[in-house]
Amino acid sequence: MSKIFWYEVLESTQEEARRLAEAGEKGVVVARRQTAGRGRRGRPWLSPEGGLYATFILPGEELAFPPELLPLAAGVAVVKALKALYGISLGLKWPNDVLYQGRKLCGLLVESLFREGHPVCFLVGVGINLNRPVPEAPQAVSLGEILGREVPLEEVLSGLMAAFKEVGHLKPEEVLSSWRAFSETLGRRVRILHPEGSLEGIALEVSPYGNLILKTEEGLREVAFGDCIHLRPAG
Ligand SMILES: O=C(O)CCCC[C@@H]1SC[C@@H]2NC(=O)N[C@@H]21
Repeated sequence: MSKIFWYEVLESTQEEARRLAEAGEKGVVVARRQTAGRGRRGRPWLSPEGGLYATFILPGEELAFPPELLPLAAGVAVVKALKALYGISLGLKWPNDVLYQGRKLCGLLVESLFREGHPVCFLVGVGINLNRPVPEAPQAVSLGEILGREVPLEEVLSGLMAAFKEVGHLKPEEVLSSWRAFSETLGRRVRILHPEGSLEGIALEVSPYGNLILKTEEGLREVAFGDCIHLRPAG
């Protein structure tokens, strides 16, 4: 049974998870709200009460696949957990935004803890809109809105814990095939925004390391990170 570290309020569950991981702990850190929640690429993640804010501390040796696949595997875990709990079908936008009918339900942030220059432990932050409407982000949706009722935080958390445990045992090819099965990115025309600019093309595949392979006007390109924007469907 995995340990749960509960907090009423934290600046960010990522920071507390890092502190606990450095002290040799593993498990999941949960806060009812965060005062300085962080999203990908340093963006703020608004975290008032009514959402799920959790960070899973995952030691590298407990993963059956290379850490490069963890961002994809984390998305797979969330989709599987919410399907098992509520029967809802969700999709994934590369690398791991969880979508319901094209709207964002959950964001994931994967960070590493290094020891002697090697990543030894991974901190997987999960932010889910549960019972709070998200008027500040029209492209977002809450679980409560999808199900038409209040959703208990504890119920979603225990589903996530079971799914993260199960997904940790997947072989690399199983992570990739599960991700492909839920992907709403493959086959689409996309724009990838990254610090040096943007790249547009058709998303053809994910590489064995989780990079997105694009067919652009200049030929095939492989991208390791960036924000993915879905444009119109391919073809
Ligand atoms: O930009 C994204 O889509 C990722 C958002 C990740 C938010 C979660 S909430 C729990 C954990 N603590 C944080 O400060 N961020 C992550």
